[in-house]
Amino acid sequence: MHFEKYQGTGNDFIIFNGLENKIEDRETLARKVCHRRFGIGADGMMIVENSNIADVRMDFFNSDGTVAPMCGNGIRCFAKYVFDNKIVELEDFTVETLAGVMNVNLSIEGGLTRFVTINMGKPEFETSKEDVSIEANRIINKKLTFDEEPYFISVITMGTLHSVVFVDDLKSIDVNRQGKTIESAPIFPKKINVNFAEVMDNENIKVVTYERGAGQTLSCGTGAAATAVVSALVKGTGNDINVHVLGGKLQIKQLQKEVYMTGPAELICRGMYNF
Ligand SMILES: N[C@H](CCC[C@H](N)C(=O)O)C(=O)O
Repeated sequence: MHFEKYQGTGNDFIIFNGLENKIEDRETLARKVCHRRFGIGADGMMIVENSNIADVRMDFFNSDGTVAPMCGNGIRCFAKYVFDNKIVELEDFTVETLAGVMNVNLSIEGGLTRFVTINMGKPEFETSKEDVSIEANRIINKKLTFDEEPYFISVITMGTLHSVVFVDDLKSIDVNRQGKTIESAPIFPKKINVNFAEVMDNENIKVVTYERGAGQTLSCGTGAAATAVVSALVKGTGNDINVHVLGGKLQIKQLQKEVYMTGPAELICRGMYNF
């Protein structure tokens, strides 16, 4: 089956066209294709499908096979894929996700997509008790202890469920150990994405993310957006800032309560997946 591999600020994805192939057992397929040794290797997998409520539908899976409602870096790569492959021949179009219909705007150079802006909608601090135990609902910069270590943590849904922890020095954080501890804490029954952040100045923050279902990645688009929202609230940073992630830089703009993310999307390769 034909695939294309993309990356957006170092978060990488395998994309298949569900309009050409009937793709079954998707969670198993995601685990196989995303495996860095036995597969192609990626942080996640997307499948293109038709939509009744948008121009196209994006089905997203983490590298561990779990379904996630939205992926910020992924939808930028997905938008590039569907435009450059002439599935959608519009520079402004809509993508159906489990987190709702997202508006995308392409920046085209030489006939190909280079940058994509996504309207990620409104952030949500109210969470359901299926996702977050009652004691962690609507928390903003609250001191909680995980594995006997204190963290000032915020919980926010920005397409998908995120926690945000500000620290004075990101280099002091063992992202894999401490990220995993929070990601799998009992108060998050469905797990949670964990963003460790450091404020550089009013227009720049640094974020390193331990992703639910993928582990530490070079970037998390929804995590960058979620952190920018919390940063404005808790640290007083601006409404149009640069989020510096390990794999590059994302621009996050808050306008009339909606959050816009602009960032790159790049085709790495295309080929035939043998399964
Ligand atoms: N791991 C996330 C989904 C992918 C999000 C991330 N790759 C992004 O760019 O937003 C979750 O399980 O909610």
